[in-house]
Amino acid sequence: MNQPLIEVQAVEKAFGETVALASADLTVHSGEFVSIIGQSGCGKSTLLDIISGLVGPDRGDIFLDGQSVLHSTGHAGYMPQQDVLLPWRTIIDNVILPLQIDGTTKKAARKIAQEQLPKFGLEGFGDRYPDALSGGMKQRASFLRTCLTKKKLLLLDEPFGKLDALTRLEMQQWLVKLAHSMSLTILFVTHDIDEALLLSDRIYVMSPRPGRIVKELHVEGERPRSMETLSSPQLQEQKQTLLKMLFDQERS
Ligand SMILES: Nc1ncnc2c1ncn2[C@@H]1O[C@H](COP(=O)(O)OP(=O)(O)OP(=O)(O)O)[C@@H](O)[C@H]1O
Repeated sequence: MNQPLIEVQAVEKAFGETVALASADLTVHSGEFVSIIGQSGCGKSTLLDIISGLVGPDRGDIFLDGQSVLHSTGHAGYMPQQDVLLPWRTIIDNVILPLQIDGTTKKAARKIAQEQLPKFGLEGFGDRYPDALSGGMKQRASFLRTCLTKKKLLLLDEPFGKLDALTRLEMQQWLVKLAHSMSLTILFVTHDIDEALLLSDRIYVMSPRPGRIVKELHVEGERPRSMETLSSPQLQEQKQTLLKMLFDQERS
């Protein structure tokens, strides 16, 4: 395979006595959807923070298109776990923030964002405030804002973690189609094995803290996948492999 878009090499991080990451290596190629799964507290968010440049590692390096981006920010669009919509701005004015930061005028930015609202299931909601939206809609707005950063790599940290089960299923199916149609390059953190199998080309499994990548799994079949493919014998077998890895780690 050609040069990865992003390459994480032997990244380590401790917070005082707490070793969050022991040594993490991973790659994401352009157009790939790659997930990281692992138990709570194993260092998944820390890894995304380091890749985005928000947190510096103690050791290791991060390469984008073969160039080190260690200690720099702005090379990835990052959607953190918590809803970060500003309550005093309308949805349209929330999602245009990255465009405004890049110097686009408010009028031009609003026009660009307005055109994207239907694709993100937000048509007619641009002038509402975040409080008036459902949890799923807020996450779609946050995701639109992340996409409008126009970064080659998008980092999504458990974007559906706080949604109810049905909304979560809807959002997964929506993201399957959107990621495929827009050829997005996504590094996605989740606890949910089915979600990872549905969405991903590859899945990295992390060990409990201190986090290390302990397995890389190529998901069977091409994307975009339907929910039905999750019950195929191939994906069921891969699910069992992942479950066993995660539960065996918990017991050891
Ligand atoms: N800024 C910080 N200061 C001190 N400790 C931290 C800091 N950030 C993370 N940690 C610790 O590092 C470890 C890894 O945390 P991290 O949030 O990366 O895990 P996670 O896998 O994303 O967890 P979860 O799935 O619950 O979100 C945890 O023990 C956490 O308490």
